[in-house]
Amino acid sequence: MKLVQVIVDVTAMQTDTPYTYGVPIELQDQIDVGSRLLVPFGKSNRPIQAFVISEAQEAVEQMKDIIAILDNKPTLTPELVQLSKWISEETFAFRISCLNAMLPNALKVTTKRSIKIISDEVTTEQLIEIFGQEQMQDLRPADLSAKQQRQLNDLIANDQVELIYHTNDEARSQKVTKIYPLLTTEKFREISESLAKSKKVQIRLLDLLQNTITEDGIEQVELVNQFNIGRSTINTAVDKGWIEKRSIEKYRDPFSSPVEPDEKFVLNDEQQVAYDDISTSVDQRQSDVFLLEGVTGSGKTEVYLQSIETALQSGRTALMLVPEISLTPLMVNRVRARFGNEVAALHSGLSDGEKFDEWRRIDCGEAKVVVGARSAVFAPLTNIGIIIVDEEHSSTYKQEDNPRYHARDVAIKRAQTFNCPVVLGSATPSLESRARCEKGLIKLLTLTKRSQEQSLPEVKIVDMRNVSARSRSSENFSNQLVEAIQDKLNRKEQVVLLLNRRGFSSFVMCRSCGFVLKCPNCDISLTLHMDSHSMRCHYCGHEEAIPQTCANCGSNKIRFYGVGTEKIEKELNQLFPEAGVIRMDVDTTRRKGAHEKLLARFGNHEGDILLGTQMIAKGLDFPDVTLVGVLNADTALELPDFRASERTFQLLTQVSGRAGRADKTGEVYIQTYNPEHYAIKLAQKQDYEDFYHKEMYLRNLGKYAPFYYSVQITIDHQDEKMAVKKAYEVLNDLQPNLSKNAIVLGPSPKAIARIKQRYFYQIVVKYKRETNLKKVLQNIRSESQDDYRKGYNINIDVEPQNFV
Ligand SMILES: Nc1ncnc2c1ncn2[C@@H]1O[C@H](COP(=O)(O)OP(=O)(O)OP(=O)(O)O)[C@@H](O)[C@H]1O
Ligand SMILES: [Zn+2]
Ligand SMILES: [Zn+2]
Repeated sequence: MKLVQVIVDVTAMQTDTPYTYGVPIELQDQIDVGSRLLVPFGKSNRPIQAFVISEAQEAVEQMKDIIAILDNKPTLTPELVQLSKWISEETFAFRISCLNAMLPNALKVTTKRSIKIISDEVTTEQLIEIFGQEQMQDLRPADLSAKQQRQLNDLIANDQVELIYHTNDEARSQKVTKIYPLLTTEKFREISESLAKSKKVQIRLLDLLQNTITEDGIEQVELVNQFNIGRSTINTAVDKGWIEKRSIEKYRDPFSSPVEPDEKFVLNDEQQVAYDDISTSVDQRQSDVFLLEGVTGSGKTEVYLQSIETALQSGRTALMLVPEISLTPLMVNRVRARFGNEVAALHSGLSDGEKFDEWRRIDCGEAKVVVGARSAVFAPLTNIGIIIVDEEHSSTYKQEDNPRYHARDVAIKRAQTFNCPVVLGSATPSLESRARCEKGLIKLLTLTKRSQEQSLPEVKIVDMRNVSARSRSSENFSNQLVEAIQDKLNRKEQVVLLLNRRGFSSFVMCRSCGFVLKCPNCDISLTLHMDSHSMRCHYCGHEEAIPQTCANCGSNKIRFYGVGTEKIEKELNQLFPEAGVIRMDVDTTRRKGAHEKLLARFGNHEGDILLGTQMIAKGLDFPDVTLVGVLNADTALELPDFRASERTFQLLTQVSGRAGRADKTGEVYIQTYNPEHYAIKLAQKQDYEDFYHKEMYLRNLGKYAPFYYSVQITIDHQDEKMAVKKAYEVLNDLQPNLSKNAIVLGPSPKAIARIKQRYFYQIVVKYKRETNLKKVLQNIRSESQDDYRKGYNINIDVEPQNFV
């Protein structure tokens, strides 16, 4: 490419457009769509990062040349580059934000790199001569001439040097030296026989080369440490041409434990029907979207795995998305048990270095199955044969920051490009997806029975209104639930308890004057955390000491309100002193790998009761769990959000589904103050279809999704008056361009009106079809650049997940 069009790494409106640059002749064959560059930018020509999006046809006036290519091959595939355009248009995000969202952190331009020699053919002195001493340690592509860059790229292409990206955990990223035999076994025997008896070590090495070391080679350290062959002997052998040394990349292994391979199940009738439809679509390369609606424990995962296998058999790759955190390690292990080393995992539990390694394994084609959370939807796979979105209703698939994409939509878009099917799976599908089945846009596949016809657990509702405080066994446990737990403990079965809160206690209030301790920066009360013995703000991270006296009236009658997992754990210890309790919440799972460890302990019966927040609701498949208790079913219902019922139904159904998954029948107790609420009553029946119809009726009445689309515009400023003023200006821009069928709500303060000392106002537009809307929103976004300088932020969120 002689001329390139690039998107520069500046998140601003004026720069959200392609720029044309020239390419020095030495680099013209090294550059392609998706290459990351440094280009001179602005009056000062400071070097900034840029992505090549296409070849440019015509030179522009005062065109500059690029400074450097940052990676020796294009960082993004042409498909991803194209996808970034689509996302930026759909979500009103800057193109550069979309491109950056696709890259692992380790590739951020601030990452330090250095040149490392990996072959005997070059020496440090030679390199210093070419690049200079400093560049060897801290490579700054901007300071290299085009010729130097060309030389560097050639060295990389010839496996003589490599670039090391220094991440925080770089110590664990390594190349290892491996030894490969160069001669036949015969030949080794001949040589061995011809050697003097005194050359003991050489003879032993030759022996190993005949009997132990295969064509796959052996790591040098192993040869040295395990087989006691000295380095000098190894070097002699290299000199004699018996063996060669090669430097092989050893990836950081994000999998802490090995996984036993498993066998696939013979599918039951319903699974078979679903699999047949999906695999036909894989084979015929159709970009169908399926909704696999299967009750909890119906064996959706087995259908996914066999469908993935079909895609792999036809030489293609597979992408599987799972909701963030708790589910990922479990699901990754199930997929690894089936597909072994072909699996790569991408999720927030990995360090930057681990993510980068996994990313490279995918990029070079070594990993063919990718399992990961939301951002894994951008995995640099080519030739995708199937995409699976497990627990498709999960709100974690929507990114809450720019670019505000929904991974489900991105998955469908990528599948169209690759002509492959998407399988959305859930026991409790989102109303949006389920409704699309009715319109024929999605094909509905149902699994109505558990995999081996086990019965669904019996769900009992405990009306907490009638349980007087005195007749309760403890503050948060009804007698019924306590008896049920005791019964399971006696039988050595296991219990899962759900509490939908975090922290020890929600807030602190003064009993004399009613004062509640709030965050100084945000409109929200501080939460007590026993692990750090402090009060913390969940929005801005503000932290202060636990008050002894009231800041308002000086009284010492401070009370802690609300419940948290730590408090429940204490109650459990009092009620069942003999039981082992494993607590899983944000505090106990902060450390890397903590999730996996806690779940493994529960799986090994090192605990009888697993107590956790919503993170334990999905995906757990433990055969000895026969009781599930929901301590407070109502927390989510109280939220002023039209999805409150849906979320509550999903949570209760999902968590109920953890009980009785194997041969023993399960029981569920749901403690609630709203026993008549339809979401709770229908969760008791575990009847998604019934819930769907009821909820659709209400959504239609309330003009909510999926009957109406919605977009939320948020305006924030440090000065509340300014925020309001701007919100009305935006409203005035919007309104004349909307039809009379559109519904505009606001401007109104957001539910949490102040965060980090900024005031938030919102406008919500609900609509069915608005031909001008996209254009108006684009205008609002374009103009927001000037507003930004005046201290405003304006954000557009298409189909917001949390609009309160
Ligand atoms: N065809 C089959 N024959 C026997 N056992 C099966 C079969 N399919 C799945 N199973 C087993 O049934 C159990 C439940 O399956 P799985 O976890 O895949 O269900 P699921 O639908 O994904 O559940 P959930 O939505 O509750 O997470 C698993 O232990 C799985 O190994
Ligand atoms: Zn007080
Ligand atoms: Zn705060």
